[in-house]
Amino acid sequence: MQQLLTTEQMRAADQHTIRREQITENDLIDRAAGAFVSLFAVEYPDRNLAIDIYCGPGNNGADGLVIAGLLQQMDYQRLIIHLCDFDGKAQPAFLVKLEWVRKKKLTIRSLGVVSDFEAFPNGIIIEALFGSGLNKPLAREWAELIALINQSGAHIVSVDIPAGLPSEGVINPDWPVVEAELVISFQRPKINFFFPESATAINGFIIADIELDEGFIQQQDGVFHLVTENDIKQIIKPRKRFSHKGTYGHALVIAGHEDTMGAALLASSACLYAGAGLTTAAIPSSGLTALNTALPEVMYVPSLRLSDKASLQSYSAIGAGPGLGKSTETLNKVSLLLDAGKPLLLDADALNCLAQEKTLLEQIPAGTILTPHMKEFDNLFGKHESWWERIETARDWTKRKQFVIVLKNQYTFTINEQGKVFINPTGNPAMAQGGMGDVLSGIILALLAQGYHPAQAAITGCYIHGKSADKLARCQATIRASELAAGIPQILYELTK
Ligand SMILES: NC(=O)C1=CN([C@@H]2O[C@H](COP(=O)(O)OP(=O)(O)OC[C@H]3O[C@@H](n4cnc5c(N)ncnc54)[C@H](OP(=O)(O)O)[C@@H]3O)[C@@H](O)[C@H]2O)[C@@H](O)CC1
Ligand SMILES: Nc1ncnc2c1ncn2[C@@H]1O[C@H](COP(=O)(O)OP(=O)(O)O)[C@@H](O)[C@H]1O
Repeated sequence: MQQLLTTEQMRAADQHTIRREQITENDLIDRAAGAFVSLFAVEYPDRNLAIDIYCGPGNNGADGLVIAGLLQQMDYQRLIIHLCDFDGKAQPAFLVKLEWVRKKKLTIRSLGVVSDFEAFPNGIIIEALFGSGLNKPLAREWAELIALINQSGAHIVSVDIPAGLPSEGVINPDWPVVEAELVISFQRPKINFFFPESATAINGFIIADIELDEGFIQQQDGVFHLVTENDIKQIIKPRKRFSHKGTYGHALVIAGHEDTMGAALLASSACLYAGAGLTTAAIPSSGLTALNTALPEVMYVPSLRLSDKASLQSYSAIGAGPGLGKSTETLNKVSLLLDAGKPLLLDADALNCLAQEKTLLEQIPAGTILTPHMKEFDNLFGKHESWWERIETARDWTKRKQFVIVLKNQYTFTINEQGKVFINPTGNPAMAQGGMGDVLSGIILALLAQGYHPAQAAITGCYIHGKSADKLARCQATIRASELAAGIPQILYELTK
């Protein structure tokens, strides 16, 4: 996992690197600027591009100054530096770099009043106003400047983080923020890059390696972790040479209703594709023909037969919810499952029913996986104004009750029993279509049935789900949930070979 750092931890990593390598803060700024321009030159190779570099008073501005000098060395011809220090707070590193850049034949302007703002139309603005040192919302002149930058029509490239966006913590949508086409961020993405409220500020980001001590970074006691393919390869076990269907568990899918039978079929098919040894579906009998036609490998059990704990004993793991409908029957079934003593996944209407009977939340057994999207989450745990607060609530619950929450989103967050947050990097907008969540449930259930630890099943399931979609999105604009499910075996093959 890639440990994501808070601003304070990143500063500690800076200081550690400075001590260990016996360099100065100014050297680190040079290194950061060098890493920035290397990536910038790949993204924007045209040396005749008009580039306005807006520099604030702190180290972010200092980066901007060195970036300007380095771009000049790389033969970028049309560079103008704009110094912005409305509050008279220029920091020591900024002053050192200003002295350095003044020796070069570069156009440097001081932006005394916001109305002096200028930018080349269709050019590039490199925005180095504020980075991770932002400690309050930007007011007055800064807010006006940001509005002008955003309206300029230029391509905006932010250094480290768009000015106005906090690196971590609640993102207030009313705060002024630079709307960057691209952010070139140092060493690690900032935690808030993965929160939906950052969408206005960030169209895309890439990471510039500034060679901070990785060992030190990975040792930090952090809450947020970015999942990598390597992590998943370590978790997934290849199928054994001497194995049979009994080796890979028996999954029970409790899903579907007259008008939402497809949800049950999607979850069951994903469960098959993700490798459960046996899959049984408890669906309304009206779906039997469809089940037998579409998924002949899946067995059927009448829901009525699942009436007590003993009737659930032969299953290795149980997943309930997709398309079940909100009814007393569903609620009763969920109550029964909470007492089944089996690895359990609750999704969709199973969660909606729990939301109607909140006392049951306290009875959710340790190790259970809940897979809500934002609305289902808020129905269960209360309304939230921001994603940051939502994650805080999820962490409180998972630590207290020892269950696992998969909070679905563009970057899905899996919150484990210790309150750690694992951010899934796979997935894309082509997935924004009904039925995707049902497929995710089926994949995670299959992994649970195969004996994976709940949090690992959840993290791995999300990764496979998004990865299958990413593969399809290489040559198609939209993806059906059933196509995504059919792509799972190939993804599993690639992850285990
Ligand atoms: N390891 C790395 O990642 C490395 C990172 N590096 C770079 O350092 C950057 C962080 O630099 P930084 O700490 O100097 O903070 P920065 O963002 O320039 O702002 C500080 C200034 O802003 C002011 N200020 C704050 N909020 C304000 C507000 N709302 N309205 C008005 N003013 C406000 C604050 O003054 P204050 O208000 O606190 O008195 C202070 O003067 C980081 O993003 C990256 O670019 C590399 O150089 C090296 C390796
Ligand atoms: N733009 C996107 N980027 C990444 N993942 C997405 C995107 N849109 C949807 N998804 C994924 O699709 C799934 C949707 O789940 P859900 O809303 O429960 O769907 P449904 O109820 O239709 O089955 C989630 O796993 C989510 O992460």
